[in-house]
Amino acid sequence: MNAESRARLNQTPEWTALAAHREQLGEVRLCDLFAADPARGTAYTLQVGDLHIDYSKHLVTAETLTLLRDLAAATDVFGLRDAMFRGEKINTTEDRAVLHTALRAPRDAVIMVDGENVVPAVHAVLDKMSAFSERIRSGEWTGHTGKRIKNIVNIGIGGSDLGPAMAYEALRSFTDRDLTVRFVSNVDGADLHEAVRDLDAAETLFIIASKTFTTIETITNATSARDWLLTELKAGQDAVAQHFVALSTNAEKVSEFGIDTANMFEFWDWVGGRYSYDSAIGLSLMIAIGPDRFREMLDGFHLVDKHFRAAPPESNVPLLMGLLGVWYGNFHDAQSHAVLPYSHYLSKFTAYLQQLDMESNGKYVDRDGREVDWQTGPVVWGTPGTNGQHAYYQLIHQGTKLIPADFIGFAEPVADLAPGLVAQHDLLMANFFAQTQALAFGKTPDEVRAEGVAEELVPHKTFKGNHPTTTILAKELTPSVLGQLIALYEHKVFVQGAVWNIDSFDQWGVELGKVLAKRVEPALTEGAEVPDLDGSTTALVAKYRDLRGR
Ligand SMILES: O=P(O)(O)OC[C@H]1O[C@](O)(CO)[C@@H](O)[C@@H]1O
Repeated sequence: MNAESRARLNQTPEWTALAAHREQLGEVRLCDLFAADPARGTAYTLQVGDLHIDYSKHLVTAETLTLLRDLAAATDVFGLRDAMFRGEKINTTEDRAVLHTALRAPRDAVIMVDGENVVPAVHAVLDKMSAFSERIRSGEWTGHTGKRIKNIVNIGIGGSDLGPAMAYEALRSFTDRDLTVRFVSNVDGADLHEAVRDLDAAETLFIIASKTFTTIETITNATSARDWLLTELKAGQDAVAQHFVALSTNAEKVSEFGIDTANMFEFWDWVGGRYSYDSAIGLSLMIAIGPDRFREMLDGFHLVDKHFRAAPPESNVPLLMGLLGVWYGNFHDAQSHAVLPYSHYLSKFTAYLQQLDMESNGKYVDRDGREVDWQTGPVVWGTPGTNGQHAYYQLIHQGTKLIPADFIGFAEPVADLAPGLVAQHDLLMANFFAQTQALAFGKTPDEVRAEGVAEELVPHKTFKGNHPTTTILAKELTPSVLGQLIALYEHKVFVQGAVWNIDSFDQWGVELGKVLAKRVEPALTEGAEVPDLDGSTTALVAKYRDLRGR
């Protein structure tokens, strides 16, 4: 459909119907919805793979859901989904296919891009990664001095860092505990300094992860890491080959840096950075958990891909999660979305989702090049649940903002906890369930009074409730379950981008800052004149130089 024939989203009958429905529902109360339908707690649930999804605590009725699905149909979400899976170039501003789903497709799948089946190449790289991982894990691959590799340092940023770093934490109990795995992303030299200061260079492998191999932070850190290694080993350039490998789409730049392209693990321009940790970008993770676990994770991704592709709208979980976000963002003025995992292992999960969601859907221009007049991607935030309870939950419970939230929890703790620590799991999960209950149903003034609270404190101790949450519950956090969770969020983001008619797969908004940093740097170091620098930045640069004694 071209720009002229495509109606503006907020002028479609489906949008108007939702706006009217929102008006008519008014201040719908969750307690009333549950009172009217005692089976709601089981009826408003879905299952995908190992994930149980409870969406009963949402400010929706059956009619709301129908109207939201009508909007999805009107915006052809499933048409765009099919085009994505077929390998069409739906990333129009970069003229690229969007095929992270091919990264987890089975060996015998056929997915064509520009007349070529990409699946054999995906599996060839996976096989190469597996062989390399096994050589590291077994000690067969040694460093320049002949010592076994015991430390892995991944250097990358954005999608070349957040995914593997998040997944390494998430699957820590499945990792080889004899390996030290660290992630360096910040161009602040302190990051690399802290990562290597207690490492033996002779036992350290650097994985330079960069899709473009031009990202200034990564190349700067990689260059410093190379200097550190050669100084520590008192070795020449030939030591690099045993201690540096690259993950990239850019063989030329990898070779320019001095890494043998035989030690490069390839991926392709149809894998977006924030959708890439199940590609070669996951090498550090694969070394840590082993190729078999990595493939289990890919199977988890694939399971949800199949669900997204085949499940009807009524039971399609990514569709539902995406549409609920549309409901709050566009019809309740919610500005943010909290993701609150009740698992210490998911400590980096929300940070990972921030890039996935906000870099994908933080756009004010639609696919037709016109400014949108509707809200697009929310601010995504959150940290592991119990810690958040003692920090910002106050605002979720009694603040003035509507903050829809996802609660993610597991029935069983993973792996090797001592019995006493296993017992703590019920307390963790009691908090998990209690919080969504408190958020939904609150506490009335009468309930507060019945506890004998002094009248002047009653308003302070009242909880209005009615805060919507989705509960995602699984038996345990395995590699497969992690893959399922990530694919779920990838497709949720896709659904929202499709409804809002934005290109979820480019990221032009990060470019300007990069260009300006390059222009400003000579002013800091050499005091160079920067033409057209604004008054504030000029004064700040002068202050900086003064503080540095320049
Ligand atoms: O892998 P690269 O090319 O170094 O890029 C790193 C990150 O930079 C970005 O392009 C944004 O700055 C992300 O999309 C990407 O994940």
